[in-house]
Amino acid sequence: MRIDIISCQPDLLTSFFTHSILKRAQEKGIAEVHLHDLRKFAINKHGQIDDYAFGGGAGMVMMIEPIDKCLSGLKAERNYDAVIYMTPDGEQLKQPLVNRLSLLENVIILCGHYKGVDERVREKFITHEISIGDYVLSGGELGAAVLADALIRIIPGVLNDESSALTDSFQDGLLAPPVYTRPAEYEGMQVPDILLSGNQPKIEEWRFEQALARTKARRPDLLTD
Ligand SMILES: C[S@@+](CC[C@H](N)C(=O)[O-])C[C@H]1O[C@@H](n2cnc3c(N)ncnc32)[C@H](O)[C@@H]1O
Repeated sequence: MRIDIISCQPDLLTSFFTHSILKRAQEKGIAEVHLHDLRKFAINKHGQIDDYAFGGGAGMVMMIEPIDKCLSGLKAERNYDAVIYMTPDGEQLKQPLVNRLSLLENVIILCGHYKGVDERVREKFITHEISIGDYVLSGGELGAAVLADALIRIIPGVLNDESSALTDSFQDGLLAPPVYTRPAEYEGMQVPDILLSGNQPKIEEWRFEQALARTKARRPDLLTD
């Protein structure tokens, strides 16, 4: 999968993609992340990419021309399956949407700033609008990082043990069961005996029961969705 992220502050994202699983995915050639500085497509030598909102009011609006130029350059090189705009009024990001998007080959993520982008950008170029939650961030970069991480980690071959992603929360509609590691006893707190028993079918049964109980207690909505 190739992900192109368009931002007016791409530096915010550089270190994020050079660590851990995301770094490994790129080294293995499974994922590519390219950051694009929107200011390189500014309408003048002052680096202007935003302007006052028609109709007045507080806050600047990101202009269509720089975004159009940047997107046109990318689209001239390859076909993109999705052009995603990170926005609080978009579809809320959940695992089923992540799973669907992770199957795509070439994806662009546009990060907004200020009051957001001129509405005509959304009408003309955007195929998916995604929110990472019901709160407002200063820019789309954190959302783009969240989305890219969620997409890349489930691509086959990225995690050392592929079954790991399948047993995470939400993949089977449940929260994940509790996990433990050594030592088996810490300050009087014991790891459940079943996990030390070596009886794999019983361990899986226990994990399922725990996952169900945890989901009922914390996220009953998942069981009715
Ligand atoms: C200050 S916000 C603009 C908020 C916009 N005026 C509104 O009220 O919906 C600036 C940018 O941050 C990003 N952003 C903020 N909150 C977000 C969220 N919950 N999910 C995804 N992106 C978000 C978007 O790219 C947005 O264009």
